[in-house]
Amino acid sequence: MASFKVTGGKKLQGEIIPQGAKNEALQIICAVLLTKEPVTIHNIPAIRDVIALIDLLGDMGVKLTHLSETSVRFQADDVNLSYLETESYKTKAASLRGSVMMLGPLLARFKKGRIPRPGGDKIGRRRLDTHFLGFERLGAKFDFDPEDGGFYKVDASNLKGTYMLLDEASVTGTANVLMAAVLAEGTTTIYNAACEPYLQQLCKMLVRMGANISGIGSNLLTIEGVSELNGTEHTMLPDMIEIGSFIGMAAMTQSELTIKNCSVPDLGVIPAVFQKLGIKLEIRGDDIFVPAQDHYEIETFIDGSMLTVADAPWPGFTPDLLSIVLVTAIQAKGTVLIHQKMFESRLFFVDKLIEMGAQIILCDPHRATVVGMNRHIQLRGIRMTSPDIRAGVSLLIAAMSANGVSIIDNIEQIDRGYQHIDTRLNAIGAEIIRL
Ligand SMILES: CC(=O)N[C@H]1[C@@H](OP(=O)(O)OP(=O)(O)OC[C@H]2O[C@@H](n3ccc(=O)[nH]c3=O)[C@H](O)[C@@H]2O)O[C@H](CO)[C@@H](O)[C@@H]1O
Ligand SMILES: C=C(OP(=O)(O)O)C(=O)O
Repeated sequence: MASFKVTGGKKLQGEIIPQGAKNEALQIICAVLLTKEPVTIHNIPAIRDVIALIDLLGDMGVKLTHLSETSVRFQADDVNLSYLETESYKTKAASLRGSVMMLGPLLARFKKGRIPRPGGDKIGRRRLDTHFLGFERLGAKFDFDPEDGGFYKVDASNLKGTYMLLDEASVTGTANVLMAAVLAEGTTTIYNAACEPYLQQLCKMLVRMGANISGIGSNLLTIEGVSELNGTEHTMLPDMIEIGSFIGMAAMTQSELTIKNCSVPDLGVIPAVFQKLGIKLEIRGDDIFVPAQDHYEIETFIDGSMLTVADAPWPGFTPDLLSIVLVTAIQAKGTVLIHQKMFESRLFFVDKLIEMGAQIILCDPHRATVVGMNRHIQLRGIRMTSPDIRAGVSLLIAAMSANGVSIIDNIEQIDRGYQHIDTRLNAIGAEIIRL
C-alpha cells in the first residue's frame, strides 16, 4: 500500500493540463470489441483502471499497438472467448467497475458474455439491475448464481430492438445497453438514458463506426441496428472531474492556476457550482483561469436560505465532484449543505476532515453541512486513509492547504482516477512525496 507525504501550505502557480476522461475512456475502450477493424484512441489517461482494462483486452486476444504515451490502436479481430472462463479473467475484471461495459459489446458481437461482480469505489450499494433488465428487454437471457463462480452470465443468441424505459439513468448501464443495441436487429428506443458527455462521446464514436443513433445528448436514444461496424479514431475529452478537482484545489490553496484546454461547453453546470461557493473563475478561450483568492463567500439562494449542492443525473451536477465541493467549502465564508443523493457511503470520509479541524456536521449518510472557516483557522496535517478516488483527492486538497505534514495512505485509490498526480502537482509548486 503506497502513501503520499504532503507538506501543506505550498501555493501552486502556473498551468495544468487535464488528463483524458476516466469514465469516458472505460466506455470507449470497451467499444473496440464491437468491430474486427482497427480502432485508434487518443488522449487515453494513464490511470490504474484504464491500464487494467487495456491489459484485460490484451489478455482476451485484442491486438494492442501503443502509438504514443496516450494513443493506442486496438484490433479485436481474433478474440479468445475461452479466456472469459479463466480465474485470471475473473480477478482482473473484478478489479474495476468499467469492465462491466465489455458485456454489451460481447453480446452484440459474440452473442454471449460473462462478467464477475465488478469492483470500483466502495461508496454504497452499486446495482447492476439497469444493465441486465436492458439486456433482457433486448431478448437476452440472464443468469447469476453466486454458487457458480460468482459470474453474471448473459446469453443473447438473438438480440432484437425494442422500446425500453430504464429503471435509472445509469451511466455504465446506458453505455452497455447502447453497445448491445447497435448490432441488434431492428429499432431500439432507450428512454431515461443517461446523457453525460461520456455517453455523448460514445454515441459519436459509434456513429463514426457506422451505427445509426439519434437523440444523442438527450435521455431518449433511438438506435437502428446495423449488421456490422467498422474501425474509427477517437479522442477523449478532458476529464471534467479532474478539472473540478483543480478548481477546488486552487481555491483552497490560494493559488493562481490556469487549467488548459477544458472543453468548456462540455462542463455543464460544473463551473457555476464552484462559482456559487464564491470562487472567481475566468473562461479564457478554452482555458479556465482561477485567480489567487484569499477569501471566497458562499452564495445563498435568492430567498436568502442556505445553499444546497446536490448531485443529479446529467445535466445535473455530477456526484463525482461533491466530495471536492465539500472540501473546498471548508475555507469559504458561509455555510453550505452537501446532499449526496446517489451514493450512501460517500460522505463518511468527512471524519478525517473534522479531525484536521474542519467544521462539518455529518447530518446522515447522505448529507453534510460545512460551516466555512474563512481561513480564520487553518486545517492541521494528520495521517489518514483514502477510501475512494474522489474522497482521496479531497483529502489531498485538504492536506495541501493544511499547516504541517499529512500522510495519506491507500493512494492506489487516487491512482485509479488521477494520472501521475504527485508529479504533475509538484511541477507547479506542490510538495508531495510518494512513499
Ligand atoms: C465507471 C463509471 O463511469 N463510473 C461512474 C458511473 O458509475 P455507474 O454507472 O456504476 O453508476 P450509475 O449511474 O449506475 O448509478 C450511480 C448511483 O446513482 C444511483 N442513481 C443513478 C441514476 C439515477 O437516476 N438515480 C440514482 O439514484 C444509482 O442507484 C447508483 O447508486 O456513474 C456514476 C454516477 O454518475 C459515477 O459516480 C461513476 O464515477
Ligand atoms: C465512482 C467512481 O468511479 P468507479 O465507478 O470507477 O468506481 C469515480 O470515478 O468517482
